[in-house]
Amino acid sequence: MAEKEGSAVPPQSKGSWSSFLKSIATFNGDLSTMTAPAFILSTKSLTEFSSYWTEHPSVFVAPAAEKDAAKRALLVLKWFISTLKQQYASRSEKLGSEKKPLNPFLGELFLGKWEDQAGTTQLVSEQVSHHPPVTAYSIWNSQHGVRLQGYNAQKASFKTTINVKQVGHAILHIDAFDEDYLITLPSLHIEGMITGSPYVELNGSTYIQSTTGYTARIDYSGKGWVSGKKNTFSAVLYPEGKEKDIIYKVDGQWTDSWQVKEGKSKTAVVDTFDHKATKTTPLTVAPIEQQDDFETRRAWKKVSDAINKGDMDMTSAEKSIIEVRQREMRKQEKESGKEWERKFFTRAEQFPLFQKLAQKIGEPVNDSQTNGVWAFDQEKASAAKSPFHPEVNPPIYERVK
Ligand SMILES: CC(C)CCC[C@@H](C)[C@H]1CC[C@H]2[C@@H]3CC=C4C[C@@H](O)CC[C@]4(C)[C@H]3CC[C@]12C
Repeated sequence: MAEKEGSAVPPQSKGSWSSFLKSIATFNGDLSTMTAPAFILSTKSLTEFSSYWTEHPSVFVAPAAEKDAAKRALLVLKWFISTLKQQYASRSEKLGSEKKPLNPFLGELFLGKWEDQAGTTQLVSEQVSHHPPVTAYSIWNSQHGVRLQGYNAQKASFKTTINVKQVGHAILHIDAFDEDYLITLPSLHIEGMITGSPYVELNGSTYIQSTTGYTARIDYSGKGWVSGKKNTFSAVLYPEGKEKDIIYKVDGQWTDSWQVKEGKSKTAVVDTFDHKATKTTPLTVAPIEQQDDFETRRAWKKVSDAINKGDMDMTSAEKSIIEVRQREMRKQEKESGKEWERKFFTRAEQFPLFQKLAQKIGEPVNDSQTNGVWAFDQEKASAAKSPFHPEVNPPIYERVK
């Protein structure tokens, strides 16, 4: 890859950036093994990314108040699309580019809550596997009876740029109607590599399949593909198995705004969403001194400080303290024949609900790439004590139906 003008690479990093570009051309598979130049390192770990699902708690809980099943499915679709900006564009918008997140250690936790007009919405995120890296999360609002759980891993490949396939899924449950929605995760690729200002673009399609008989398909297309606009998507909601009987159609930019139209009339706009008009609620986390040693911001504090100072020697020294400790723990577990006990999740032997819904949309039920299928474990969660999370105590999540 040739260097271009208008590069965002700091002058002193030009050499390391071009060798990084060369090195990723032969790179395949596990993103955590990638070593990147200092200026592109993030101080945030991937366990924090689970919070992107709920930066608009009111949009998250809205489906619970809708009596009509098709409209409810539409509200779930609306919430899902509203999360994409935080998930995939917020870092490049805030920091000027995408950065390489810290690679979480096994057992790393990110705990927090949102407090706003939707009441309290709680978040538990845990690194349930290190090889391959897998993050699991559970997010719930008991007042409105809405809960989300999921887990994910990434599989990378290189073809002109970094291409990432997400493995895993999320399930949204609405208590009042005792219904579930299986959510699949978009594939992405990195743009802007040559100029040193990488950002995420989504591609392919994802689905939301409900137990009430509705399917939503979301098609992603970047700049120059279909509309020529960045971050474009087009979504349709239809009764399961009847792809042509479109009930609602949603079109727009997932970073900006979109419109919902009725499938039949094609012109009547029934709803709109605009990120500029929709405030996010900041997540609250415990002050670092009160956090557990396994909570991400406390555990990585010294590494983050070193990255912020631009001190690479200190960064690697602090990183290896964590790595050595982890290796020591794995060794002890091996010797005692005990696997590391996850705090909030359990490897599910079976997950019939997931299997049933996945089958309807042809989603592979593949657990080999995620070290198992991970389910939120109510018993463990109730037993887990955190100074910040005294009441990790949602009603039992019905997994087996
Ligand atoms: C920036 C360049 C140099 C390095 C590439 C960094 C890679 C590791 C980064 C860039 C974008 C990142 C993805 C951005 C958003 C999400 C959604 C979240 O719900 C799960 C993690 C996931 C899927 C991230 C995984 C790691 C990722 C693929």
